Amino acid sequence: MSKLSLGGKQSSGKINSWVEPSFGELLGATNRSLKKGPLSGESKTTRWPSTGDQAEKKSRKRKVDPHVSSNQISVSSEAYKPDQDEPWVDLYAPQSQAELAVHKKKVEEVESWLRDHLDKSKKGGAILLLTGPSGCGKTATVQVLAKDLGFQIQEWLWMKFYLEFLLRANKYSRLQMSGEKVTEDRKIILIEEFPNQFYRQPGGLHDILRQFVKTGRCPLVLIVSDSLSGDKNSRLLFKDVLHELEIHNISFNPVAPTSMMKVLSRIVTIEAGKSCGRISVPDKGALDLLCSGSSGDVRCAINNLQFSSFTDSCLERRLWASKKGKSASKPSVKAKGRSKSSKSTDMQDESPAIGGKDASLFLFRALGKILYCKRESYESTQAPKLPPHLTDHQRDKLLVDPELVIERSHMSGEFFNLYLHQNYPDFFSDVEDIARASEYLSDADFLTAEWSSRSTMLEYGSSVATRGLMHANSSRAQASSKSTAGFKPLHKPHWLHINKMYRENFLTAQSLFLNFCLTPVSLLTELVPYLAKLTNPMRNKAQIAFIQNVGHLSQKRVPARLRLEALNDKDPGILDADSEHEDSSAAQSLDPESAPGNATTEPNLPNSQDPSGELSASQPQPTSTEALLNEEDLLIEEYDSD
Ligand SMILES: Nc1ncnc2c1ncn2[C@@H]1O[C@H](COP(=O)(O)OP(=O)(O)OP(=O)(O)O)[C@@H](O)[C@H]1O
Repeated sequence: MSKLSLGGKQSSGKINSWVEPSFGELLGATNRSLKKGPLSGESKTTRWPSTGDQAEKKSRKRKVDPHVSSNQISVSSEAYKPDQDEPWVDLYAPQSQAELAVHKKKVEEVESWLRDHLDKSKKGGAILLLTGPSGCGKTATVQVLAKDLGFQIQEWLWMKFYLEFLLRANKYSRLQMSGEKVTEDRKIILIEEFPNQFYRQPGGLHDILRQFVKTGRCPLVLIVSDSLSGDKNSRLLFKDVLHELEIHNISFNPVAPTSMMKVLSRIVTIEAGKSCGRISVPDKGALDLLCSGSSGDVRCAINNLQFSSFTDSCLERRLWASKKGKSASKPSVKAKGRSKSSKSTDMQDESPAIGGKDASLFLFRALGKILYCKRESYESTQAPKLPPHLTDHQRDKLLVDPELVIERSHMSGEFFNLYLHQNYPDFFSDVEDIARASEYLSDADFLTAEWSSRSTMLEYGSSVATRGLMHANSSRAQASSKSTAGFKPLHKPHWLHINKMYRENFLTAQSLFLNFCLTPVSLLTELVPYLAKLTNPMRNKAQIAFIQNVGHLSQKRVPARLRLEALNDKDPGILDADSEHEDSSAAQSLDPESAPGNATTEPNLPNSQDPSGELSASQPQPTSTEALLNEEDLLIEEYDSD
């Protein structure tokens, strides 16, 4: 029924010990079946490859406490064989808050919520939602806090068990396993996996949560990982009930490179100590590659580290050889001069590390790479010499590859350009530069204007826009330029709002002036402005309101500064219909005057029975057949063939 555990995933690892080794074939093991392995960091519980006799391995396992510091380890090199049985993610699972590779503040936030809600005197079940990318330590944090605060974790796997059991878990105490100490009856329910059905129809989940909030007797912790493309699964699942059920949401970030490096270095030091130099210890460059390739996923990084540490494997040797070669070939200037921040933002050397995660970029970061436009200086001999009249165009070498940035943003070049267009002025300090940048953006637009060549020209368009924009910004021409950098908030393109309003206005115009049989453009740019000039009243209120709204654009008071929607650092480069839907309230609030008859409100269709709905003689008359039928009161009789 439920998976009852204190240490959730660790114990699940043990349960799975009968599973055949994943990399047996690759590593020349006696057991040759090759199964889905944890190389990509996907499986939390898959066992690690086996190379020897099972009994021997068992006795070897955990001879050394992995959590003692490296200088406490004294294992003879003779006895040492890499512990290939035990996944290092489990072996080196954090045991204390200090060991967690999670930001201290996040841990404190979770801790304080748990402290508040473990208090049994409080009625009803409180819900905590932990979100963030996969492998950033959400579960590990809860497990460490379980030890510190002394509560049990009752873990529920949605995929395997019926949902009502959540409510039963609420009723009954956790089963006491033989050999377990009787602990205080403090527990939380932890749920990490949700059936796909809930993503399609979250209503069922919401009902259960509502019931839980009313009748719950312990806190419920929900862990939802964002997908690789940055989609917020949690948004799909909990958007509607977050406020209603007072679900407290704590969002985790990917593990920071420095913390990741600490974790990997610690493991390497301990393993190297155990092996007395018999395993290949990855150098700093290789660890850097592992860190960057894991995109902040500590599980993925540790798995890759373990995989790469099997010295027997010729495959591994080849992998490291290629990685080392790569790190060695980096230009010396870069290695020396790279600041803390540029380390994490470089793109060129981001050809994904072996076993690394998909290096897709959140839109926020992708835009930053173009707008902040980092450069590095040429070594004096390499610098290209431009003729004297072009010295204004002299630029240092770009640190980013714009085409790669767009590719990894998972967004079409055109939409990417929209975001650039919205945000670039804030990053410029010279009006001449802005003028030049806007020319490039116009050129990019022009390149894709012709529908027949559009599909071919799209990529050129985005290259012209991004490269043009970067080049035009003379305040970022040199690596050393100290421009007005600093953090600048990014916004979603206002174009999205305008386009949405245009579509809605068009639909409203179509339904209000159906009889005119005009194209949307003609309706909005010819008929409606013309009608707005006429003084005689129109047919009905809806039409009048619409004409006043849309036909008098130039006379309307436009708010000085439009309220723009800020772009979040987790926003994916995908424009989903959902977000557009959300926009509608914001769209309306932009201009309070536009409320009556606004396109966003349900249009009141003309009522042909309404006598006051007659068009006055001075109004243009509809020309459609339907209109003729109306006017002539023509009766169409049914034709009977008999
Ligand atoms: N210093 C560390 N900090 C956090 N986790 C660590 C550390 N060292 C090893 N690990 C291991 O890394 C893994 C982190 O994965 P965890 O299950 O916590 O991720 P998550 O954020 O819950 O994402 P997912 O939803 O994919 O499980 C755990 O197996 C944990 O034991």
